[in-house]
Amino acid sequence: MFKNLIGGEWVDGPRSTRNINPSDTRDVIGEYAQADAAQARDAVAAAAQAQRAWGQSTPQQRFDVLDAAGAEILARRAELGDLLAREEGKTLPEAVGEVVRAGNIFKFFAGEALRGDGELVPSVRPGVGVEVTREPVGVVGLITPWNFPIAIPAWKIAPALAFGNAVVLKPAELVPGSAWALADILQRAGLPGGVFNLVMGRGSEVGQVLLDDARVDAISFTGSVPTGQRIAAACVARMAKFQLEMGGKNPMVVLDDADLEVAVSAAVNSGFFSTGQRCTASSRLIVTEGIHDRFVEAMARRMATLKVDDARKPGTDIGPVVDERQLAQDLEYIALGQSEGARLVAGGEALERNADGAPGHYLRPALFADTTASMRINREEIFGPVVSVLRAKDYEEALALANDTPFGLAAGIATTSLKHATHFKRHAQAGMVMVNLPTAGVDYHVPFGGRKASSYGPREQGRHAAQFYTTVKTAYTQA
Ligand SMILES: NC(=O)C1=CN([C@@H]2O[C@H](COP(=O)(O)OP(=O)(O)OC[C@H]3O[C@@H](n4cnc5c(N)ncnc54)[C@H](O)[C@@H]3O)[C@@H](O)[C@H]2O)C=CC1
Ligand SMILES: O=Cc1ccc(S(=O)(=O)O)cc1
Repeated sequence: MFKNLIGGEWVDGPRSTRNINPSDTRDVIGEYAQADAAQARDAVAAAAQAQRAWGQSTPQQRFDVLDAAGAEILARRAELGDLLAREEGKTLPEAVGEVVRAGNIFKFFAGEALRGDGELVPSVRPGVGVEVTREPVGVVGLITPWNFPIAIPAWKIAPALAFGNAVVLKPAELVPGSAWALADILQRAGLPGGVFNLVMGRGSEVGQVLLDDARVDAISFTGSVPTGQRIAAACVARMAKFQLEMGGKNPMVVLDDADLEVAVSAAVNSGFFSTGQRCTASSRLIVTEGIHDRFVEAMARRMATLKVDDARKPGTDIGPVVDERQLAQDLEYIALGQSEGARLVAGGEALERNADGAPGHYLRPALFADTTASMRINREEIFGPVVSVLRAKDYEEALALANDTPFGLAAGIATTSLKHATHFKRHAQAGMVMVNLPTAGVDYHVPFGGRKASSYGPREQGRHAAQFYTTVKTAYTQA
């Protein structure tokens, strides 16, 4: 039994849940404790108690813990990547890449703990000095989704600890294994008991405690829009700080002058890799007249070469969908697209078994053409390997279509025109813009986040993370 970590102790739960491999649903990865509301409150109490000393710890102490955690994650990349691929279903190379990202994030924020930030500012009044400093927020509740089981917890935990906060992490129910491994690593990296707490359990029970408990000073959340909205309402009601990363309906524009090979590779990568289960995935390909038919044909040819199979098998391009509920959602949208009049060019069939006959949640990546902007498949986040092509007359119409969405996380363009690339970087209504690159596949040391319904609050990642995990103090002294 894998237990919760509360106040530095491994604690059993009143219930437990089985962690199932979506590539082979007969494979049970382990039994994981499920905390209840009382245990979640114990974790908050432990964090509140431990934060006082951790908030006063030296930058060297915080560097040492984060650096040790990062080093262990990187050293165990193969084993942790295997666990991640087994519980979430992304392919082994993708999973190892995610583990490396997590290790690098800990290393980056170890450095940030040392690079203290503050200003001495001349006052407008004679004889007065002004200091502007940053202090920890206090106890932060981290609520994370299933699609990046180690990278998303890492990019919230590492800055939280680096800036002197205590943490209560509630990972997604579907992927407790990577979160547990992270908790074990942090516990052994020398963190004082209670500074980091793991409470696995239901969002409506354990997550709700984090939203309601006045001792939790801030909430950082990644997941769906409806849950994000619930979190926002709860935090505003008691004036807690919060940050939300939610969905996307990310466009990739392909112009007549694009290098076809570059455009197809970027579209296949960002639409279908990680089984399309990335908030940065491109689900709308907006293609101008002159290249449209060649592009759709080339996409179909490339898609026919993609191997859909067990996530941990060498050579697999696309692993399974994470669970049967998500698969049902993907299939509903595929049926909806057909009923809305879109043309299914390739894929879209569910496969109940992989090449070795193991039962899993497999889906052949689906490409729709002849779609319009008002179709629900072009307005709602599907969160699976389902991509639409929209035809545009020219660059201006393509840009307007790209921005015609409630979301604003990432946007891409494939073009050899410097003029259009430059214009798109300025005018795409998205937090992240890519030129001749997939919309998914971001660096770990620069800001991550979006606009409109995609994100709320300060950016995650890079030096900008300090804005969420610290609070600014301005002190005046009369000499
Ligand atoms: N943009 C993104 O990165 C992600 C988007 N999604 C989207 O969300 C859909 C549903 O997936 P879910 O895993 O159910 O997402 P979700 O938003 O319900 O869950 C994300 C996290 O929030 C927690 N949570 C749920 N209800 C809560 C509550 N009342 N209070 C506090 N915490 C709560 C969950 O336990 C999980 O840890 C997916 O089909 C997909 O469309 C899902 C995962 C990531
Ligand atoms: O939210 C975590 C996250 C999201 C996207 C990516 S990437 O676009 O695939 O690099 C990585 C992590």
